[in-house]
Amino acid sequence: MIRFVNASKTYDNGVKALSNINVKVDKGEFVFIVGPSGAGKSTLIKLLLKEEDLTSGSVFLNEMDITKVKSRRIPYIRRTIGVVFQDFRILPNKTVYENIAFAMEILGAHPKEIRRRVPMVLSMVDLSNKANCYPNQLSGGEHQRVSIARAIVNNPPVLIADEPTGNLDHDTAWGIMEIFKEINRRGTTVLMATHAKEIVDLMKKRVIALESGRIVRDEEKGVYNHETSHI
Ligand SMILES: Nc1ncnc2c1ncn2[C@@H]1O[C@H](COP(=O)(O)OP(=O)(O)OP(=O)(O)O)[C@@H](O)[C@H]1O
Repeated sequence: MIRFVNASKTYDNGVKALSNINVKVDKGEFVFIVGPSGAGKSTLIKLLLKEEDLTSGSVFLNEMDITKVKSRRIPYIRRTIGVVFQDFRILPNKTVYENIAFAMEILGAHPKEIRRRVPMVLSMVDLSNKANCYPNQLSGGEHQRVSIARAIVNNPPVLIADEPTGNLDHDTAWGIMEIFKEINRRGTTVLMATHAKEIVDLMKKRVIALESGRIVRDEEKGVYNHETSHI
């Protein structure tokens, strides 16, 4: 499903963010990406989304080398991967319903399909009663549930999250994790970069640990850290 082959990324200012990454994630897996600040987690995600280009190596998505994808085919990648960010990135002037519908509209979905699908995902993230609210009327956890609903509304086979519980309190963060678990149980591959030690330790999922742009650990049913005690 996802494969990094000898993937390296050096930014224009000379920072070597990733060095020779080799990793494979199969369909249906749930993978945490951990590591200290600056280790390269967000860079890894940006390469997958084609927000940044590799310096050398390849990244495959469904056997397609995305480093070779022409810009007009980037929407294919955006259709394959749903993304959830720590800062939500929800449109403030649209309601909850409209935010999610918009994610379908930009991919050209039929209005009838939008009317069918949006209430379905709203119910999945338990936000049916907030459909007509504007973002400034929502709590942090509700914001994050809107961004999850938006990420999954086009039914992508892969869901990527960069620090999705970073701004949330303990109980709200666990509520969000339950939603990710359920989405994964339904067959979606989940890749999540996080600093949430307690969540990683209790979830017992695959853990890929990065340090200084290299993979230093890749374990099934892993924990947050062996490498260092200060993070
Ligand atoms: N656009 C950029 N230009 C130059 N250097 C960058 C850029 N983005 C990230 N970096 C550098 O690349 C390295 C990896 O950054 P990255 O954001 O991938 O780390 P991270 O593991 O996601 O960190 P955090 O946990 O703090 O989010 C860091 O040294 C960072 O300063």
